[in-house]
Order: sequence, then C-alpha cells, then structure tokens
Amino acid sequence: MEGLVSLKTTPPGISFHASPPSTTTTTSTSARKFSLVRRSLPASSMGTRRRNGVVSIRAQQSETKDESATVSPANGDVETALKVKEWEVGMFHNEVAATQGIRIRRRPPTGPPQHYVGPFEFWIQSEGNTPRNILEEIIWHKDVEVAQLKERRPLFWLKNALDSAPPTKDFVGALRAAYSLIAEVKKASPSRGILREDFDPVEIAQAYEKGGAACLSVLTDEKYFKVHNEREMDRVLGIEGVELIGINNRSLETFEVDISNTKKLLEGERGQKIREKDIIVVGESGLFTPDDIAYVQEAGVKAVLVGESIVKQSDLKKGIVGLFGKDISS
Ligand SMILES: O=C(O)c1ccccc1NCC(=O)[C@H](O)[C@H](O)COP(=O)(O)O
Repeated sequence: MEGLVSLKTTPPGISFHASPPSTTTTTSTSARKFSLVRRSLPASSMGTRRRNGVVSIRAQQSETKDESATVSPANGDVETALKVKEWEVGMFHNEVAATQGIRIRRRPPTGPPQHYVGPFEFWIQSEGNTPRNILEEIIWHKDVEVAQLKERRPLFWLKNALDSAPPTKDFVGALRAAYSLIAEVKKASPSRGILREDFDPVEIAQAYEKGGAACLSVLTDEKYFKVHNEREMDRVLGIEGVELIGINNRSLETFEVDISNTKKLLEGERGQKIREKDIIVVGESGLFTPDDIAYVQEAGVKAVLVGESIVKQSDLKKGIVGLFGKDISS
C-alpha cells in the first residue's frame, strides 16, 4: 500500500547527562540512532535545570492517538515555536499527499522539533525523520535550498529579472516538430557519479546542437538535480492542460533502470488518454543503443532525454550518431 508513515515519537520525558561542550555523540540502538549535538544557546535560556552538576532536560510533548506528536515549546522560545509550526505544516502536507497516493514525504528541514530541548539539539533518527530514498533526500535538501534562495532573491527580485530577460524559446514546439532528442548537460549523477571530467557546459551544449539535439536539459543543481517520477502518471493524466510528460526509466529508490517501464506506462487506457490529449511523452534514462531508441519510439514516445550515453563520449556528435544509428543533425 502506498502512504505516508507517521512519525514515531519518543517518550514524553527524557533525562540525560550533559556531554562536554564540544562533544557530538552518536549511539545506535536496535531501531533508532540517537545524536546529541551541543547548541550555541546558553542553557539558562532554554529552561534546563542544574542539580548536583547534572543537567536534566525535559521535552514537553503530548502524543496523539495515531502516534504523531503535537509539541509545545519548552519555554515559549520563538525559534522553537517556529520549528513546531513548520513541522506541523510539513505533516499536514504529508497527509494531503498520502490521500493523493504520493509516496514521497515532505518534511521540514529542521526535523521533528520535539527533540530540540534544553541547550541541546536532541535529534532521534527514526523512520519518520530520515529520508527513505534518494528522491526524498533530494526533496528534503531542496526545501532548505529553496528557502535560502528565497531569502537571497525574493519574488520581487525574480519578477524584475524576468521583465528584462530575453523571450523564451518554444520547448514543446521544438519537440512536436520531429522525433527529437533532449540532450542532457550533466557532469555527474547520484547513480553514476562523475560522468565527464572535462566539463564545459557551453561547449557541450554547442556540440549537442551541432549533433542535432532539439532541446537541452541542463542540470544546474549544486547538490543533486531535478527529476521526473513515472509513478505519478495517473495523477498527471488527471491534470488539465498537461502538454508534456517525462517517463523516467530509472527507479529513484533503487537506481535500477528498466526501459520497459516506458512501454508499460504507455499501454492500454493510459496510452489512449495520452493520444486523445495529444500529450508529448519523453522517454527518459537508460537509453544507450539504436535498439533502445527504437523500442521506446515504438512504445509511443515522441522524444528522448539522454544524458550518460552521450555526455560520456569524447566526440559528442559521434555519440549522438552512435545512439540513434544515424546522423540526426540535418
Ligand atoms: O540519474 C540519476 O542517477 C538520478 C538520480 C536521482 C534522481 C534522478 C536521477 N536522474 C534523473 C534524470 O532525469 C536523468 O538524468 C535523465 O533521465 C538522463 O538519464 P541517463 O540518460 O540515464 O543519464
């Protein structure tokens, strides 16, 4: 069954001895990892009590029936209250996503705040606050990155920049024109590591253009990069006005690549709907040979998104010819 997992909570009261200031301790129990990190906030400001040289720290939380927790800040501290709010909003998003069959959970980057107590960040690594797979890790990391970027470049800044930007090119139009290649400019990927050492994105993009690519996919992410998720096909088909769907042949949980995924998702009623709606389908990932290209083309894709098999070649144009079994530049 697809769904979200409730956060498991810790017992309502936790007492422990304070570690020396610079110590970071991580111990494992059978099911959970406990990390204790010294915070910069003074102990006195966080409601700790010192008795006989022992600091005792108490987390205030009340558990709800479904084992998710409602948390009250230990001392009305604004920072903590904000984290509580963020966490509650994140949990709400997860519940909504679960009702829509989305398996990727959203989580506020600060994690469940019930463990921010006393002068310590007492963070318990559990199923609820640890990414289950690379996609969750990417999304959770992205949440932090986007929040930071929003601070650096707020909406009004972006709007101003857009006003003076050159007109956009017709991406979908370029793909409709012919059976097309979207060539991916990427230096590395989570599953394959470094793909190209001598990485000059502009040079690569120009070589792709000469080689006949209709569009480019440029991975600009600093830590990870953006993805499509084929498991959301049914959800996407329910959305009005969708013009382009990418089917990713790579499982983002296991990194396994299976190009029959494209065929599977385009069979039967789904394929019918896609044709009726005149949606362009892009076959993504794991395409290495002319046979692979022919296979996804027969399955119904109008374009392919290819990274590894061409970006690794020293002669990129030859790489494209090798992939398609012919020159597609004219
Ligand atoms: O490619 C990965 O390792 C990856 C890992 C985690 C999330 C997404 C990932 N790839 C997404 C992509 O869109 C691919 O880069 C693209 O489909 C090209 O794939 P390939 O031709 O196999 O390089």
